[in-house]
Amino acid sequence: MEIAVIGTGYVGLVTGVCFALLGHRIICIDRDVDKIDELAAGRITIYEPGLEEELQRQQEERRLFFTTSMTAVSCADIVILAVGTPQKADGESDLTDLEAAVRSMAIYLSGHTYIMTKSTVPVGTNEQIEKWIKATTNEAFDVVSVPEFMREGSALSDTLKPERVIIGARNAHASEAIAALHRPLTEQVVETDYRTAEMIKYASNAFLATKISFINEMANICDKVGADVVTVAQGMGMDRRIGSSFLEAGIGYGGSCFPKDTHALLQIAGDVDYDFKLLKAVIEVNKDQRRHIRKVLLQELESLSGKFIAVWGASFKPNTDDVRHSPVLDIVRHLLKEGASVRMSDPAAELNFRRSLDHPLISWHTDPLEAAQGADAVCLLTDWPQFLSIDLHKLKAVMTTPILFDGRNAIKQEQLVDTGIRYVGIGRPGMRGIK
Ligand SMILES: NC(=O)C1=CN([C@@H]2O[C@H](COP(=O)(O)OP(=O)(O)OC[C@H]3O[C@@H](n4cnc5c(N)ncnc54)[C@H](O)[C@@H]3O)[C@@H](O)[C@H]2O)C=CC1
Ligand SMILES: O=C(O)[C@H]1O[C@H](OP(=O)(O)OP(=O)(O)OC[C@H]2O[C@@H](n3ccc(=O)[nH]c3=O)[C@H](O)[C@@H]2O)[C@H](O)[C@@H](O)[C@@H]1O
Repeated sequence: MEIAVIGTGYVGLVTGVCFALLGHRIICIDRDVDKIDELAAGRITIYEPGLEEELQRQQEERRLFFTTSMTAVSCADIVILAVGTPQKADGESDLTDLEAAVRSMAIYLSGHTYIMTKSTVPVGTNEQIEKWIKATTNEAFDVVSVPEFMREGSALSDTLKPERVIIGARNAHASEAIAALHRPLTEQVVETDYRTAEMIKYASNAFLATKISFINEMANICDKVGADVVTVAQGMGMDRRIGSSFLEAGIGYGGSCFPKDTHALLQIAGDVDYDFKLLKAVIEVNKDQRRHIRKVLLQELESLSGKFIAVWGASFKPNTDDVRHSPVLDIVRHLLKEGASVRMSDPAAELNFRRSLDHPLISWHTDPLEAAQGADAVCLLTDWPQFLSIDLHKLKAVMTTPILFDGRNAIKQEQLVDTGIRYVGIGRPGMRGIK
């Protein structure tokens, strides 16, 4: 099949590579000329393990092409919409890019085409997409909602082995055609209508965010009652009805989707006069969790003014250079506001972080131990494997005050033994004050 993908962010790029791997001919379209030039030369502009190698292989096989021209749509059997749907100031989804992409591609539709929406969109948007297309062309088409569930950092394997594919369509014919396209990837296909498909995406992200805020609140209580949240989560997770994933307490969720999608779902509920109390609390808890570290550091150091704080990690999670809504951005802003100097290290996200936050009191260091040199505290905020294997004896030796705040509960008890490091995790009071 001939497939055009509009938008070459995480979703567009990974989807394009995935369908090329299945033997289809893919043309990826983006309005960003520099990005398309890089991609056409076989270089990806994001950090995503394994993606660049696979992209180059598919280019060599002449199954994957890049262009800025929407005319490519005219040869496509399927057009995939994968442009961004960011958050507006009021929390609502901004559909400006989506509308522009739909209207500009519709001009070139030729013969029957399936329009597959992968962007995360509010309830009712796929119906709106139909209207935008009809206003532009008389060519036959079917819109199909196929929300994406991949995670950054494991995007390719998630897309090649999805746990389920959701297909929201207006008719059985369109639904079956898109189900057949996905069958080589999985048999777990749910066929439904547009609105249900749109809701499944928001419900999934909101539920995962709820699990995280729940365990973060449990962690805060564990700190006060002397229980260990890591073992609490382990014990809870053994019950298959609960499941062990997304129960890691920490500095709160970030990324390009959970913060935006929880706000968008609140807005969707608000639009139908529904007060989604639980989701409001999830968002509030997440905000508070980012402030937790400031409290801890103030308890340990009394004042942050003039102190040197090393921050390990900038991306919102490991294996990505994405800093969109990274909790680290907020935390570093708090530290600077308190008058601290921040010594940062991240294996991949320095450039993106600096684009969002640059400050004379922030310095960057390739070596995390160099960042810790002379520090009054080290804050481990993104659990990159590189940080977890650092010898904590060496860490203690370079610090002024050996305080380690572990915002990801990633350090193991054995690593701390005899190091003289004062350890503060999240909901792990038993690991405090090891000498
Ligand atoms: N990033 C992720 O892990 C996931 C994202 N999603 C959803 O998928 C959608 C895309 O997300 P990302 O890939 O992160 O987006 P992104 O923001 O990284 O990339 C979007 C791309 O679309 C291009 N674009 C925007 N308007 C365009 C237009 N009119 N014509 C041509 N190109 C245009 C931009 O230049 C950009 O390269 C969003 O709705 C997001 O919520 C869903 C699941 C996972
Ligand atoms: O809609 C999306 O864009 C995607 O959002 C998330 O994927 P992603 O944002 O890549 O990252 P996650 O691995 O889900 O982590 C999100 C945030 O939650 C945090 N997290 C995750 C798990 C956990 O137990 N605790 C926790 O704090 C992470 O550190 C990170 O900041 C979902 O997991 C994907 O299924 C979805 O497709």
